[in-house]
Amino acid sequence: MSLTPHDRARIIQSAFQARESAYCPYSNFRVGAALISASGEIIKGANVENASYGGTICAERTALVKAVSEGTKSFAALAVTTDVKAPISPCGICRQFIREFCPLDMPILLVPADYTDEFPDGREDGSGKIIQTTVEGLLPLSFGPGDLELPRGAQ
Ligand SMILES: O=c1ccn([C@H]2C[C@H](O)[C@@H](CO)O2)c(=O)[nH]1
Ligand SMILES: [Zn+2]
Repeated sequence: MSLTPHDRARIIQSAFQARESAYCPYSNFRVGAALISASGEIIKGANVENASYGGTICAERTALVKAVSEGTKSFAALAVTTDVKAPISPCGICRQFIREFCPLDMPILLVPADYTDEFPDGREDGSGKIIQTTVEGLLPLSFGPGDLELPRGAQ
């Protein structure tokens, strides 16, 4: 799958906007995620923590649950950012959650906090550089919905 430079810029900006709404009084670790649907709609998500820590929902899953529960189930790309000057990668639970809904070759952009669209490929010193990967790249040899399709009569 490919991403136009325009949509790439849109999801990166949207991930930074999504980060503004992070509710993270316990970790103070803000995360913003932005999906673009197959029809070009942007869906944002932020991490939402809970006093019962295990109830926390990551930014990536917030975005996916928002989209899917509103009827959007086809996606073209995901961008994730934090306040850290290194590209941060989705946790294991989110990888499996992404795998449920997104094509294996869908682009995923891990955007460092110091990214600027003035230098879309990073600065000369290597800072601000996005890591671009895919669903398959983050979760190789994955288990997915298709694996539950048992052959006729196998039950
Ligand atoms: O992929 C990740 C990893 C962590 N977090 C959130 C969960 C928690 O609020 C905070 C620290 O783990 O970051 C995300 O939103 N996405
Ligand atoms: Zn996660």
